[in-house]
Amino acid sequence: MLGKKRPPRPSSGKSGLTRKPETPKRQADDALLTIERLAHDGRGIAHDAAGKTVFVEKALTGERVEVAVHTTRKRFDEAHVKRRLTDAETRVMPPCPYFERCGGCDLQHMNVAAQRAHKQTVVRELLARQGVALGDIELIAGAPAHYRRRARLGVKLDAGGNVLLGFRAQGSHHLIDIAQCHVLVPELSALLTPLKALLGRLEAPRLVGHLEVIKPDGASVVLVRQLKAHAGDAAAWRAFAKEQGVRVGAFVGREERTLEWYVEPPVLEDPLEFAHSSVRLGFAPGDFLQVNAEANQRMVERVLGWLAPTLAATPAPKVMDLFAGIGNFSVPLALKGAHVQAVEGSPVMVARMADNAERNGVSLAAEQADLSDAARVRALFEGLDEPCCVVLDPPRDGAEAVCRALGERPVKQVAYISCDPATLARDAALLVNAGYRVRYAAVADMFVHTAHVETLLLFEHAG
Ligand SMILES: C[S@@+](CC[C@H](N)C(=O)[O-])C[C@H]1O[C@@H](n2cnc3c(N)ncnc32)[C@H](O)[C@@H]1O
Repeated sequence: MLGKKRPPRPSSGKSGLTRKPETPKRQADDALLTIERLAHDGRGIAHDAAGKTVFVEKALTGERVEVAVHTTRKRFDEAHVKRRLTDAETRVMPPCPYFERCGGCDLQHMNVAAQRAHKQTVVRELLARQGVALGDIELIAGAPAHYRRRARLGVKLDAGGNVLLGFRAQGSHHLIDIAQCHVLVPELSALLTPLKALLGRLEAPRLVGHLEVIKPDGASVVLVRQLKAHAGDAAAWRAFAKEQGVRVGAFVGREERTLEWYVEPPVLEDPLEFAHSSVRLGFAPGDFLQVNAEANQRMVERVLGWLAPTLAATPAPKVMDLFAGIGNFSVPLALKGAHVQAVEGSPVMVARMADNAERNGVSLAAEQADLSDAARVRALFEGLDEPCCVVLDPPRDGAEAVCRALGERPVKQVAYISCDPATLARDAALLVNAGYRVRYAAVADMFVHTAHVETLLLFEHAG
């Protein structure tokens, strides 16, 4: 979008600078700047003639750029590039034609190796700021494109009544209509055009809030957010399912979100293949599912590898899997012979995990608990047998209550899988200050072409 004005973009919260209330947008303040380094969200960082920090969208380290400031804050400005005078060596032509407008990806202008190096740097810097030094950071990578097996697609009708289907623009509610996607798995990307054609034929397209597309092991699945039942459109979806060989279901109603399958319900399964075993995890719409199957497989293998010496011990060790979801780590750990105690906040997923243990012929103890509740977490750790490993894979908020409890009641090893390096850094400092050290570190490139960073750390307790 060179040379065009952009809407203001919200602060990512990852820049290290606190977000302040926005001052009114000022007139474009064009300037020539040199990008000094990348911020954690992938934007270029430069300083203007007065020394003020400027975050520049889609500009890379070393590039000389003419920018237009679109948002002014007290401590920094936010700008976009009007003209690039030089290109960084890491710059590539974005592989997706929608990249400049679509908010689904933010790093396609960098080569994939540079994206991965950037993510390793983000993790190293954020942990260093909390006093946690990392040695080598391994890279766990899957395919550099067409990896995403689940996505929510916005649906909108424009002023002319044309259907738009796609992702929102960066920092805006504006929907970008797409006919293909570089990160969706091919089966889901290929559905975009037929889906849009079908939406255009519906009698009441405004009753569709959004679509969710999922590619499990078998046929692709389309879930329609149907704000009100509509018999004619349900028939159209049934015909679509038949034509395309996909399964279609709908969450019907504004308040009551009951799922109705328009065709035979699919068997939703996530397969994991290991050297001497394979695992099939059942899941349902609404359950947590790692979006990148290949990177997830490698991530689970890596955690099992890190814990292998402990898992090989006799008698079999006890392993707690916290934030366990549908059993992505718990079931493979149980297959390795560990006594697994799995804890998850969602009762539905706890039940699914118990089913998954049964379907894979292993036993584990699955229980529901809120792991942000310090008293509940402390109670979980009371009476824990030694030696014990803990696997924890929290949401973006991190696992502060768990890490405080692990400080008071140390265990031999903690494998921490994180989707937010900032909360990971906070929690890592809690563990290190309580006598743990980082034995291994890895970055899994789960979300190629986006600034999201998935990190794996193995902590060991000195005592
Ligand atoms: C990043 S997912 C990881 C799930 C699983 N380990 C996996 O690899 O698929 C985080 C999980 O934590 C659960 N969760 C979120 N907040 C929680 C809380 N306060 N207490 C317990 N579980 C929580 C979510 O339901 C979700 O299943």
